[in-house]
Amino acid sequence: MATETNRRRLFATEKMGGRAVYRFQAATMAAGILLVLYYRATRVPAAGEGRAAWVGMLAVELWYAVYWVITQSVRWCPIRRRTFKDRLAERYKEQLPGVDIFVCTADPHSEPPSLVISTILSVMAYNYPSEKISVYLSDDGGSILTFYALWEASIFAKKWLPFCKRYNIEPRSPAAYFSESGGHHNLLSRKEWSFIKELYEEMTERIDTAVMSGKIPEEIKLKHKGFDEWNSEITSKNHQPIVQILIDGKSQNTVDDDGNVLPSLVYMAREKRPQYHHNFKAGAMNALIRVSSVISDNPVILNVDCDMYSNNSDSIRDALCFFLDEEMGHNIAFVQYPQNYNNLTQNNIYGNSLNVINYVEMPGLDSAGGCLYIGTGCFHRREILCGRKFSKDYKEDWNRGIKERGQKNINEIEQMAKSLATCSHELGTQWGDEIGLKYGCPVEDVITGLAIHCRGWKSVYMSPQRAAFLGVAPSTLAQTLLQHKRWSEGNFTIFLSKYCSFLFGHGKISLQLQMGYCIYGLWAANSLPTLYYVMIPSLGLVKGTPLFPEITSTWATPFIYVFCTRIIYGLYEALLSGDTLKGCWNGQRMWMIRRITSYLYGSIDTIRKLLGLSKMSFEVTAKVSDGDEAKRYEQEIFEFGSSSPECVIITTVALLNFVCLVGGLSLWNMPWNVFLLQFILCGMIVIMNIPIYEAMLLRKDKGSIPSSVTLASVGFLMLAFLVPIV
Ligand SMILES: O=c1ccn([C@@H]2O[C@H](COP(=O)(O)OP(=O)(O)O[C@H]3O[C@H](CO)[C@@H](O)[C@H](O)[C@H]3O)[C@@H](O)[C@H]2O)c(=O)[nH]1
Ligand SMILES: [Mn+2]
Repeated sequence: MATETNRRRLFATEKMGGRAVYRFQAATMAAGILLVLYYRATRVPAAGEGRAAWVGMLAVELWYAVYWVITQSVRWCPIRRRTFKDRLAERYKEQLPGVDIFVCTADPHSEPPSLVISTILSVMAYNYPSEKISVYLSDDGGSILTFYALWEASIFAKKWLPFCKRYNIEPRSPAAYFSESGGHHNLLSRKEWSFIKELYEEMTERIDTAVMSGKIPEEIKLKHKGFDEWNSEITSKNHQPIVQILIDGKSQNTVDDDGNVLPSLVYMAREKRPQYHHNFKAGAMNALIRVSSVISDNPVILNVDCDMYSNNSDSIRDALCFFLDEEMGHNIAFVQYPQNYNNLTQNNIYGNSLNVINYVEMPGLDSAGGCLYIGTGCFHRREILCGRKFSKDYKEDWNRGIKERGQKNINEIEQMAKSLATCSHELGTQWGDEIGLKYGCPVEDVITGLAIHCRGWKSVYMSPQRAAFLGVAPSTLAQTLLQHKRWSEGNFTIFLSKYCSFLFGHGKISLQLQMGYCIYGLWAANSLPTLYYVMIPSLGLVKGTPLFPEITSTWATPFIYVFCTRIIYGLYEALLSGDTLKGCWNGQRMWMIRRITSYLYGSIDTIRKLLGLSKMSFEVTAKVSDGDEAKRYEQEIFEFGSSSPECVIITTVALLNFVCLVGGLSLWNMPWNVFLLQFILCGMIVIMNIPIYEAMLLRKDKGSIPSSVTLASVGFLMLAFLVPIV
């Protein structure tokens, strides 16, 4: 009987190995941490002999201990999921639910329309019945250039989709396919391959030219009524709602070159008026939910960022294996795929790979009751995204969806859709609160996912062998820090609000999951302790204030043990997750840099917001960079180049440690056994900062550190040395 039910299951869940090693490590680490804290608490020096600094160390170590405990929640028993698509096919044939796919873009300059449409084409070409797919692009830039690109894509799709399906190619983003397919085309005729490639390149060139000049040729504007929506008065922040159905999948005469139906394709720019707040991506998503409800209203919604193309044409079927599973499917609200990137350099210079999050933490959250919703690469059930509470007897109507248009013509539908995308539509409603994505948080995704979990639903994390989605990671230091500022600020905002997982989730989600949410909720809170740890012990070195036990004392053992185990286990996790050795090292550096800059700014801005001193913002990260910058990124050379305050903090810390190390070395009569641990810590920080010294002193390119930054940090350095350590 048991095997019979197992045979029917559409997915399997497996425990991840290596738990014995992990638990041994965790237990000894816990003991080590307790000893360290005990030592700190019982050896406080007398006033004037560094008592304040010592108590500070105690506070910081106490904080790290708490944070360490929190991060263990997701490491206890991570799981993996595997799907059985053959069983899905066998059981449902082509009787599968419809899927609405939402793509969001916000600015034609930092998110080039040619990149956006490659993503669009990739999701149109899923290995799934086309009549069941509707693709929606939300353009928060309200740009005719993006609309033009989408119109071009609607024509190219007629060639591209048959081509993808005939030769079963991967990936189905034309940009990605043609840039990587050296050997791909031996299956298909070279002529056909070159023909499609040429068509694609010509189209991209037309789009890029239009974007560069900022204008669409008049003769093109005559080809679609949609262009009439734009006039000279329209700006990205002030325009009427625009909805244009570019491909109407419900009409018999829109077919591809092989005569097959095409997926519907819809352009939407919701209304924007200066006097109404637009709530960034969450606002766009909510408008999409409503607009799609009168055009296709499919029960499943996939949402991706405009740079996240589909790299695996089976992802819809994989996701359905969870939703349609007879035993567990009824309580699964969303299926989240990892956020992977296609532009990472080999050694992950800005630590953007998210490997450990993807490989260790997300599977751990999954085991705790649900991985987070991370805004892209996620399949939702429409009904649940719209606020439905969990109940045992609720049965999803997988046949839901508008199949026929009936009497209405396309114009009437567009008018109806427009009325749902106006600024005033949400006034006095629950949208942005109980319905749809939540407003007011820079990580609208995480808070929305939390609310869904707290309404009683589960979610699953699916990481197939072949990545389901690939996107563009920030490729400069400034962009990386900007992104992490938004993330840390957003999650900290949640932590300090009534949505704090411990309060809001109490009694609704497992303690383990409550802790899991806090790993990110408290990212920002790590900033001050880290700043303290990278500065005060080093300063103590030159000022003769010992802050660690003597190396000859037995008390040195727990310190060394905790320190080394932390590094070694971290290294083991990172290597296991796919980082290179050098990548891990770079990752460590970026952890430090992010904590003393992004997270610091994130915390400050969160507090300012709480006090009503500033408003929420959402700065889009650029998906393109200029020639020289791009080259340095390829060569993994750190990009500074700006005189931002973040840069000043980074250089100040780097210089401070260098001076302290040299200063410490020159104090010959220093009692070495007393200061050795402090010395090692300072030395490690200096080694970690080598690229910073290079950028400050040796490099002459545009990405090096401007001398104004160096000067400013020398100023701060002197201030730092003036402060006495008491
Ligand atoms: O007013 C806005 C601002 C942004 N976006 C879109 O939101 C997406 C994410 O923006 P991006 O600048 O790429 O941010 P990331 O940090 O890369 O995004 C991650 O983090 C965000 C939350 O901070 C989530 O919304 C994203 O899904 C997730 O990929 C992009 O498609 C944008 O076009 C809008 O549609 N409207
Ligand atoms: Mn992005």
